[in-house]
Amino acid sequence: MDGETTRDLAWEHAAASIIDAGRRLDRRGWVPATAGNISVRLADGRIAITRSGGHKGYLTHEHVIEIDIDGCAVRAGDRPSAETGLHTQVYGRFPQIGAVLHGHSVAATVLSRATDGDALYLEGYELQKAFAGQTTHLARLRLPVFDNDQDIARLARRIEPELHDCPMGYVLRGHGVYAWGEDMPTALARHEALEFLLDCELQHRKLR
Ligand SMILES: CSCCC(=O)C(=O)COP(=O)(O)O
Ligand SMILES: [Zn+2]
Repeated sequence: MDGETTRDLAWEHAAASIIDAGRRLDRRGWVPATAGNISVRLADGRIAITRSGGHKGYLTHEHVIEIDIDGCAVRAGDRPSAETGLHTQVYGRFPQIGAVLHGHSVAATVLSRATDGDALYLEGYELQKAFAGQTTHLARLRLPVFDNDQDIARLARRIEPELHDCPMGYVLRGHGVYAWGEDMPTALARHEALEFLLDCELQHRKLR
């Protein structure tokens, strides 16, 4: 197999993983309307990301485009996700990261609006152990919350100094979550764990 074919197969595989992830997030109700965006960094450094707009539960290969590490579309005329800068920020900071997910769950949206503070705290849940280094439900985990901003470059600048302290990802207030992992299965698992914890916390607060 020549190098060109290998690269194309790698791209097809990355695009398929993004399409599958979109369907999965949609099944869970985390990408309503045109919300959410999904990206993958390939082994050769190329970055595949969803086009801006469109429903992420109904993606095809046409909806996955290539960007560079600065967030610019490689092909003129392609319009990548409006939040591309938050994906490339993670890739730029963490060389081992291979996939980034963003969704708009009800739990993340509501809980982040219910606090004025810069974090949500999760404590008492066995699933906290889904995150690296966590061994007990008794730990108090801090999930950073950033004020939402339509200016993504400005938002990224505000996140930058805190990014080292986001082991579970982070939440944008009234907007949604960002989660990432070494590969797509890891990113999906972290995102799912985070959403489970947020959903538990929302329901728990309603009962209190
Ligand atoms: C109607 S959702 C508003 C934009 C957004 O927050 C989002 O996640 C989707 O934006 P994209 O440009 O990636 O489609
Ligand atoms: Zn969004």
